[in-house]
Amino acid sequence: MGTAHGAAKDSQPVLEIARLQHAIGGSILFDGLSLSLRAGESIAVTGPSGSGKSTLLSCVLGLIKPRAGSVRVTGQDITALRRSQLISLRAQSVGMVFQFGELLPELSPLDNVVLAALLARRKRRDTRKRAQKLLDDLGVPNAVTSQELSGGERQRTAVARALINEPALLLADEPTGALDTETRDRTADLLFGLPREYSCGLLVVTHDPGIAARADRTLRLAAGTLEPVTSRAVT
Ligand SMILES: Nc1ncnc2c1ncn2[C@@H]1O[C@H](COP(=O)(O)OP(=O)(O)OP(=O)(O)O)[C@@H](O)[C@H]1O
Repeated sequence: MGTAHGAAKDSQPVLEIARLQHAIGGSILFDGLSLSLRAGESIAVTGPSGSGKSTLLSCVLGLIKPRAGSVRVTGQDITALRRSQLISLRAQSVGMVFQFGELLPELSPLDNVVLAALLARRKRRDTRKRAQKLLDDLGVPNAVTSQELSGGERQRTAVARALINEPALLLADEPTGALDTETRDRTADLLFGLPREYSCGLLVVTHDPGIAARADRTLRLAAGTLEPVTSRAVT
């Protein structure tokens, strides 16, 4: 972790979605959707409300089993894994940042990050030290409880928590949706710098065209498939 690396095009895919099909309540959400994301690369997914962006992240996390198609995380098809294998792969290889940070408010920022390592059974002797370094690097102040932090500081703590297990794949669902403009921009700078700094792939779901434009690639989810966005109007 922490080493810069070469061009994303030379690296392995950390996420490969192939011919994904899924329907909810009789309406088709994914109709042969495919996507490939490499280590060191970022992709933003935009699309109309209700088009299935969050559901797509749930499929990648293995929380929803699609009707057909495959979802490979670091080469393993998660649709074929047993529950225990899935939990283990998720803990080892996937970090997630939510819209509102979703920290435990009574715990310190440090304990929120350390807890993620504990839950993933990745606690090592130096875990507290590494967690503190991540928080320092991300500019999170020491606080007794994380509810004392500003919105931006909470979101940066959530990023540290997502990084503590050195994930190959980082997912973010509207990570800047609850932030003011200045904090949004700072958080976005941080997020989109992570793939190169930590050699992970980053998949961000966002409604915000300014955020989407920072990704290496922007894809629009509509009518059950993902299309590349080339124009500036992304949503
Ligand atoms: N658990 C569920 N039960 C029934 N319908 C659901 C469920 N989860 C999602 N849906 C429906 O599936 C569709 C896709 O939802 P999803 O949240 O993935 O869309 P989205 O693109 O993320 O939307 P938004 O941009 O508004 O967050 C919506 O029509 C939603 O109502």
